[in-house]
Amino acid sequence: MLVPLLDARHPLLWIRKGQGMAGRGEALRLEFTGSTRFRDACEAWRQVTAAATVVDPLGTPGTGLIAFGAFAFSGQSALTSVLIVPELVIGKRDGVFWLTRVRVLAEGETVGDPGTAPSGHPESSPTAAPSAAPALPAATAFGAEYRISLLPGRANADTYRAAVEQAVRAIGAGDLEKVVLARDLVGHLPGDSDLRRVIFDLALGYPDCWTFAVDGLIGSSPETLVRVDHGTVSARVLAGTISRGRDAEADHDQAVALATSAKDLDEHRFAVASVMTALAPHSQTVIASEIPFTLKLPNLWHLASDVEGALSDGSSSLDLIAALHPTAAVAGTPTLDALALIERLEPFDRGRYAGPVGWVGADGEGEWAVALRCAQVNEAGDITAYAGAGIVAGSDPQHELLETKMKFRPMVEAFG
Ligand SMILES: C=C(O[C@H]1C=CC=C(C(=O)O)[C@@H]1O)C(=O)O
Repeated sequence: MLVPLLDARHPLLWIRKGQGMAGRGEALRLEFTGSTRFRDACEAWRQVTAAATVVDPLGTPGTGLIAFGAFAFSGQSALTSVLIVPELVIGKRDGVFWLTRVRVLAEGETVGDPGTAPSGHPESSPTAAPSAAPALPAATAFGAEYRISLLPGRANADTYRAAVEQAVRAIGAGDLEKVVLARDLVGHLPGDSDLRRVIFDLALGYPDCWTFAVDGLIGSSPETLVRVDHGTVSARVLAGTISRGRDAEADHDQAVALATSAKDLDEHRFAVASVMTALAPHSQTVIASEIPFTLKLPNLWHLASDVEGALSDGSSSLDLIAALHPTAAVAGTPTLDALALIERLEPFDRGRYAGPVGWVGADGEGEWAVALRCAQVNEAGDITAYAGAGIVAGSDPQHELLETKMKFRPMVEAFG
């Protein structure tokens, strides 16, 4: 388990089904703002990797030089987008553990002998060579338990329902076809709280989701925005939601109701189309299953489609998140109209909620999720959690409010 190895206050993590990477320390921190944040990040990462010396004997996803990243949803956000290269990465994939140590060389310093890996821990030593084999950091006991209530923030139940009503009216008037509207919950974490408790609950409770922690953004997302691995590109598109049933039969009925709901299938179709359109210039072979499948999570069912293709233009995963964001699963259709309506109807800054979160390697490969089912925790301990729902013609405000409640469950329970 990687979680006990994390820093209790500044965790860096990317895992699914117990596999992934934990980071310790910050060798390099790059921050970006505004509408050029993706382009600037691509360029900065190209410069970093061009200057780096990487020793990566394993050559599997996540080994060698990597940066964890989290990007703001909007170019107008007050929150920065970040790429963080940890000083130490502890990784686990397919039964193999590895350690990567990163060192930024001082002016005039040269790369020395890469050293040897401790037995049982193959090592990849990027950027600069370590002078000695890196040691595994000690797993430490979690700090005291806490229970934090998350309460309505800027958008309470009434304002959220009113916003949905206005969105349905705009859709009815033909202004747009779909918009995703979110609301926020807020809380406060005492100064010495160990964030690993929340992350541990999420990783255990939602093993099929990407559990992440990057610069205070913590969550468990079921939606893969993009994965680039050995020349292939893939994504998992989600849109369309229904609650779980009380027993096996009711649960099955819920899945069937979702799979045959015209409203949810519409909502889903927009999301798949936006991903296919964004990927088409980068992959001539990109395909999605014709009919979405139902994805079962502990708190709800989603309509899901897997998309896959061969990369035809050598794009990096950072290039692709720039092309894909924001998909219609978090913004709407047409994108610009949906963004304008979100700006008008949501009374808060989304920060990094619904933005890309994940990691990129020195070769540009990487895995990125859409930051859903998450909360941002700042240095002062303020917590803001977010959840949204896709609004199309015929959406019912009370129903959408309840849907956001289901989507808040992972965060409400992990903090509570
Ligand atoms: C916007 C969110 O979910 C998206 C992803 C899956 C299903 C969705 C839906 O059914 O509305 C949303 O498009 C969220 O969790 O905050």
